[in-house]
Amino acid sequence: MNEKRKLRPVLQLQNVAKKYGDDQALAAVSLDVYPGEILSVIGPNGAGKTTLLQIAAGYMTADEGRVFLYDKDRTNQLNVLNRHVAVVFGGSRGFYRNSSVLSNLVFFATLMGIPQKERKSRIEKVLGDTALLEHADKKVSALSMGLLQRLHIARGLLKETPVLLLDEPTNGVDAKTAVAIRQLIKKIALGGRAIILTSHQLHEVSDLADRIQLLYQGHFSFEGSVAELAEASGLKRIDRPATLEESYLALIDQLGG
Ligand SMILES: Nc1ncnc2c1ncn2[C@@H]1O[C@H](COP(=O)(O)OP(=O)(O)OP(=O)(O)O)[C@@H](O)[C@H]1O
Repeated sequence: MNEKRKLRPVLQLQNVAKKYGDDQALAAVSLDVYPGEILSVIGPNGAGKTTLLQIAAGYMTADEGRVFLYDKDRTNQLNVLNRHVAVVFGGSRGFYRNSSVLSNLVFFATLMGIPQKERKSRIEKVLGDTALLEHADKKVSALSMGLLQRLHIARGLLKETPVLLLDEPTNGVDAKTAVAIRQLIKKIALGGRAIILTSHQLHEVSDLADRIQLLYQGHFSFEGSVAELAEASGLKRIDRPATLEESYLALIDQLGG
């Protein structure tokens, strides 16, 4: 057993289902994540990953199922989920583009209700953790994609939540920046936060994830380590171990997609 899983789970989803009209985005999915653990949810476009993150973060309610924080049922307490679970969606929107990095963080810290006496130190800490200190005075509109992704993560860290959800954290960034962001994610997990990561970059998942759950058409079709996924895929290579991408593609193929 993974050592981290001997602790108490921070966040648990039990049999969560969600429909958009007639479209069953999630059907009875369950997961749990532990302090310091990086759980990666992978799956094809439209599998339901973002929907799952939104429910876990209290951005929307599930139609069915329960959401627990430290064993307490918080299914209908979206504000409690929101206080304990930060979500980082990334992308080019979501900040005041004509304001500086620092002003944006001050604004969001205020919005999050971080007490004024703590704001400065928290902002300095997240700027340091995300290597943004030297860019604090830059306008958001002047940031490269890599710096913008780091700003998204910095905002996600501000609330100091025990759970951090990362949706495609290296989407659109260059290789060097992606490596730096992955190092940062490892550091965050080492600090004790539970992380749920979604990514289509399977080499990244391979590098980061303690455990993988494969979401396919709203169902979890696999849970385990990279090696276990290779085993489940039945893919055999004689020259070297199969990469996660190879095993994933073989498994998806068997699932029909
Ligand atoms: N707001 C919405 N209204 C209607 N349907 C939606 C909405 N959001 C998602 N869906 C549908 O729900 C399903 C799951 O979508 P979701 O975005 O959760 O998948 P995903 O795994 O995150 O996909 P991707 O990898 O492309 O980001 C898809 O069929 C999608 O079209």
